[in-house]
Amino acid sequence: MEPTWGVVLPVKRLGAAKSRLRGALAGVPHERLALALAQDTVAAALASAEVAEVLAVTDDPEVGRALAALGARVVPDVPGDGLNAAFAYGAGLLAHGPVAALAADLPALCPDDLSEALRKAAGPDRHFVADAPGTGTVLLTAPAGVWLDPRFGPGSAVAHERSGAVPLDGDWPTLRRDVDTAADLDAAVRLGLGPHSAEVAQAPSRCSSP
Ligand SMILES: Nc1nc2c(ncn2[C@@H]2O[C@H](COP(=O)(O)OP(=O)(O)OP(=O)(O)O)[C@@H](O)[C@H]2O)c(=O)[nH]1
Ligand SMILES: C=C(OP(=O)(O)O)C(=O)O
Repeated sequence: MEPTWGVVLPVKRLGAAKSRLRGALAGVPHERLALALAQDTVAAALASAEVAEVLAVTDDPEVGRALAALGARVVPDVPGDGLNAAFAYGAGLLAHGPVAALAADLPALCPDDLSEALRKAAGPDRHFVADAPGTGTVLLTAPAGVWLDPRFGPGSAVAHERSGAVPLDGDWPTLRRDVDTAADLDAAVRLGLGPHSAEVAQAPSRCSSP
């Protein structure tokens, strides 16, 4: 089967991104860690057998260069409009096929977890995958031609369900593990980090994404 999914993934400017994680790794520049999280997420998404294209929405030139080098298409942000506007803009550019909105802070993501979730997301409904605590969202999907209607932010799992998106159940520990805090990073280290974050955190790398 040909891969069909377009994945959209927003990344803030590195100086402003992942502020709750600032200082989590002693001696490591914050921007380096923030970039590594996005690089591992993009590399894993590109390695998924279900993914045809990864589109990064970012205004940060360093992020743009690094993610393009991995094989992502990169477009500039919608000025000042925030996370959901960035998702919506990217989704519009991918609307020729099914769209998956993916959090960009999933450094433990294994391509197989994403592939299995995307296979379960096939069909006429919008779907979402909640984060490990169950309150946030790591993945929101829409079939080709259907408005993504992203409602990311605090309490987004409930917001997505109320908007008609169907929750997907599956273990997918590496997909559900978004990293907002130092404790989240520890949990991701226990799962095994992708190569960029593993190098930055000097921790073992588990699943291999090219
Ligand atoms: N392009 C773009 N990406 C965004 C924007 N806001 C958040 N993101 C990205 O969306 C993803 C999830 O957002 P959060 O987990 O809230 O990340 P964050 O805002 O960087 O983190 P905190 O500063 O700790 O709240 C991260 O990859 C962010 O970089 C935005 O306005 N534009
Ligand atoms: C953006 C989200 O949350 P967080 O900032 O916790 O990653 C979300 O879960 O929709």
